[in-house]
Amino acid sequence: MIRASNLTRTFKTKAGPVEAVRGLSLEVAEGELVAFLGPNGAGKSTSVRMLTSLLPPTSGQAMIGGHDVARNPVAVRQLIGYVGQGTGSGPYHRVRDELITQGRAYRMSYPDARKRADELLAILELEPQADRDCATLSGGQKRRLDVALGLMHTPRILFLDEPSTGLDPHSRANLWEHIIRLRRQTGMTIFLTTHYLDEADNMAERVMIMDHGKMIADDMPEKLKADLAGDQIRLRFRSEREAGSAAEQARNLPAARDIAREGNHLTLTVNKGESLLPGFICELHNSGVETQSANIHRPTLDDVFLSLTGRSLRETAEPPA
Ligand SMILES: Nc1ncnc2c1ncn2[C@@H]1O[C@H](COP(=O)(O)OP(=O)(O)OP(=O)(O)O)[C@@H](O)[C@H]1O
Repeated sequence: MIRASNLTRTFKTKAGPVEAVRGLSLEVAEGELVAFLGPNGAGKSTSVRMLTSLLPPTSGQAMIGGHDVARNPVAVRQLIGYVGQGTGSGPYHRVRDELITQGRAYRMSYPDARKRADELLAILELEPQADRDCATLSGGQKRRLDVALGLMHTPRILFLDEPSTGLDPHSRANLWEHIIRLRRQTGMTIFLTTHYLDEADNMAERVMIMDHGKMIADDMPEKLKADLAGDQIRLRFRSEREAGSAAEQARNLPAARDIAREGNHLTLTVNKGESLLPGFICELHNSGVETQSANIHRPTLDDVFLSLTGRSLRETAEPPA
């Protein structure tokens, strides 16, 4: 449904060229929900703007639903909905009128636009606000209206550039409920950028991580966490000697890595920590080493980014409060 091969984009600036995207290749199948993650300035928005025909690439090719984005932007725009960071409704229009105007811009007849507007007002639970001026909507309602605007022409692919940035946790969760429901009802392909790691982790089936204009990871969140970060097990023993002996035994565990002892503590990284831990504690017990406490730290996508780049995505990418 979405395919990019070797896309690049260089901006000319007074300070010299900025290589915003450097050889991006990706594929998204029909119906997938993909989250695009990365720190500020990684090149996410530039990539999305190229995929949606809003920005010509310096080189490379993007195809949407079989259409070349550069050669056939009109066909591409019929297939996609785009909700950008700065998109939005006119402040003095009423909510339903705004949707109808959008539909008319897509050459829908007035009755069709009106019907579709009412449909979307129901799906996104904006019926009570239908006759209100857009300027009076709350942040969450406004974002839902942005999504409705992007959906007026019934696109098969929805691009969302940071849909939930700036919303409070309740509105974020609510927006997500709507997006997930929409997807269930329509089977739409959704490609979104987000700063929120937990959001990407919980909602997306696939996560793509960008850094310095390049894709550095592309997989299911669970797989990325297992392969690149792993579960961190922390154990405490009665003495340093016991911790040392446990460290020796940990070296025999399959796929145990980053084994580190500090005082009477031992830390190690493994895959599937919860199934490995009871047996390991039992093994230690049988060799006379008693474990006093044990806990497992499940990896996050931030741990994945950290293992790939040595930097924390959380620190570099949190949106301004
Ligand atoms: N029009 C432009 N002119 C010059 N440089 C630009 C332009 N647009 C983007 N850039 C630069 O390209 C790089 C990538 O920017 P982009 O907005 O794609 O990143 P991003 O990952 O979307 O960041 P954010 O999460 O902050 O939105 C940055 O260094 C940015 O300053």
